[in-house]
Amino acid sequence: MTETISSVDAIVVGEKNPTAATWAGVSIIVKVTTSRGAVGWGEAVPTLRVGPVVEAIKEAARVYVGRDPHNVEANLREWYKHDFYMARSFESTTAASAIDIASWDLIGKELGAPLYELLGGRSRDKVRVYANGWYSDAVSPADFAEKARKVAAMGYTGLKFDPFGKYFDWIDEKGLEEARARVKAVRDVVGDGVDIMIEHHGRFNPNSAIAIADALSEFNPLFMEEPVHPEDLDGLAKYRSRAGIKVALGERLIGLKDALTYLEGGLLDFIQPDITNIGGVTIARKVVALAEAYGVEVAFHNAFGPIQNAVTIQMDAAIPNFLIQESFYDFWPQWKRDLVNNETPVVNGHYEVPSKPGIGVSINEKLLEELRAAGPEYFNPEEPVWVVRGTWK
Ligand SMILES: O=C(O)[C@H](O)[C@@H](O)[C@H](O)[C@H](O)CO
Ligand SMILES: [Mg+2]
Repeated sequence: MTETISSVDAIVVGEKNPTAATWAGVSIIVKVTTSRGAVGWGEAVPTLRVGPVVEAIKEAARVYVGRDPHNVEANLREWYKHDFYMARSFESTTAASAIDIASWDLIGKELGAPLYELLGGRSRDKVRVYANGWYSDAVSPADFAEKARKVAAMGYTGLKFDPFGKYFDWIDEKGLEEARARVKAVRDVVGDGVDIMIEHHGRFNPNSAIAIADALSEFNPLFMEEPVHPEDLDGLAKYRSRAGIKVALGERLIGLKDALTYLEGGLLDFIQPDITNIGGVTIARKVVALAEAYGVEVAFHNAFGPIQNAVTIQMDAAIPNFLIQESFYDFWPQWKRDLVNNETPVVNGHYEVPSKPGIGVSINEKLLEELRAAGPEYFNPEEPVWVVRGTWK
């Protein structure tokens, strides 16, 4: 009797009174159960529209339930066929991504193999990480420096941060000077042996992004992330021709063709796909191969919860064109680490690669139930959801 998917449950978990921005205070965990009672775990994007994403997962479940979870390619194609808008819909793609991740978890567990063994084996035993989320409430250069000093002392050899306060679309001389002072303060305190990465959150017009590159290039960032609005391909091409500094982007890609557009256009130096919205493991591995063909390294986006984090580490372990891995792990709310029994700690700036079957971690289901959240996600009209808390000043 063929094993089939018998249920798909989207479980919204988070803090009852969130202290962090939505994307930090909420996770959408997906539990896939099969006709044999086996369970796989996935995760969807919680940034905003948590309700519509949960509804999209229910819609996708109407295709996936009853199908064999091993057939990840065919199952994704079947959803693509039925959904009509998948290639243009973030909700539809993150829903499929979450179920796909859970399907790979199931396959790995059934074979007794960690996912990296299904993806080419170990290319590395440890995964170098960079810290994000470490600079909550930092405003002055001294704030950034003090927090950066502590992160470097924890053993991190890379720090990413957004030094632009509440500037959006354009930045003036005052804003450039504020950003420059914050970046200088971080560079001065961590020294040249630690990589710094500048997050723009895709919010500037090309002229402002180019002015930022001119102001910050002396601090030798490893990359400038999402310097211009994500839909502004012409603006990005202009930035590439004028800024002379490495670009990383990819967290908002929702499919293989999306990635190809940027790769064949030479629009980036490093690609940052997110397994929870690129199309799960099934599509992420194709994006990695495409990037390899273009000589582009991979630095997976990883800003949400512990299931995303675990499956991302499994891919990091195997891929040949690995650059560095984003991690919020030490700066998460504690419950996110507790959900996976703190099985993927950052040790001296690296993740050890778990060798448990599937995504490599076990889930604290009792805590999952205790954390179930209901209703619309936390929304702060004063500070956009994608900002590290308390820095939109
Ligand atoms: O590079 C990153 O980790 C992201 O840009 C985060 O900083 C965003 O806030 C989050 O992904 C919003 O969904
Ligand atoms: Mg980013």
